[in-house]
Amino acid sequence: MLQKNELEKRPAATAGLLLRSVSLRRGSRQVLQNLSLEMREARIGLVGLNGSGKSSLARLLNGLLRADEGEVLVGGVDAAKEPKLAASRVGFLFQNPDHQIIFPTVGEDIAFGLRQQGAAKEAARATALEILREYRCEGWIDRPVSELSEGQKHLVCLLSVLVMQPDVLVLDEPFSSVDLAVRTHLMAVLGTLPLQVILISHDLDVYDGFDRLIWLDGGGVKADGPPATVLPVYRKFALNKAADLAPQSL
Ligand SMILES: Nc1ncnc2c1ncn2[C@@H]1O[C@H](COP(=O)(O)OP(=O)(O)OP(=O)(O)O)[C@@H](O)[C@H]1O
Repeated sequence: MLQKNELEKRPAATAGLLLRSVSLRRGSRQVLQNLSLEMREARIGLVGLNGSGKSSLARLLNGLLRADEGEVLVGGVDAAKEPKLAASRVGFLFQNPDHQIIFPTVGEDIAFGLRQQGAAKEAARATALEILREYRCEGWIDRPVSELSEGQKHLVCLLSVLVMQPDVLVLDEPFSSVDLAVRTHLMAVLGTLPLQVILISHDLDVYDGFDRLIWLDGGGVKADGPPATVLPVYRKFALNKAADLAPQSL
């Protein structure tokens, strides 16, 4: 749950993400169809049943996927025309930290992106140490990642992304394998970030305090508005679907 002092750190306005008439096919499936969205709010959630297109949309935003038709603009930068610049503005947090962490120690992993951008080894390490200190984890700099708990690994992934100073952070089911205490802590950390956050989660409690919730269904927008408006309708829809599934089709 976001606290008042955390909410105050949010950006009042963001450069924003814009989708104009976007269509996307994956394999034989039309995943997104003529989708237009303007996303400028500081905290936006994406919800929808399995296969509704949430991850595909997230991957369009960070350049892992390209639209077949239409335009994706990240802070005004066209993802098709300037893919590297657009992608550099979007940090992406995966569900499984083991898919994101590459290096054996925390410091090396956090410094990796900076090194890729051309920072010297010592400068990158100093910046990694700085962000670890900011989150009161400076003692982790030389710790082997393999010795960290799942929650600690998630925090390292988050710091590895934040150290690159993106304008937008996209999180696709980031905390599904962590316990309630760790999830609450990580959500509090997210609440303090002075950047735009786009969060995909099947745990609907995490959207408390969010500015906007977009419900995707069949690759289009089924509802879009404040969580207090969208969530009750989405919950009812999902529960009706559950009734349709039980018991023979499970
Ligand atoms: N690599 C792929 N190749 C072909 N089709 C894919 C691929 N990945 C996803 N799809 C299809 O795209 C559609 C949307 O999938 P997507 O992963 O975006 O949905 P989602 O809403 O994130 O689902 P979930 O909640 O299960 O993660 C689904 O029909 C899925 O089968």
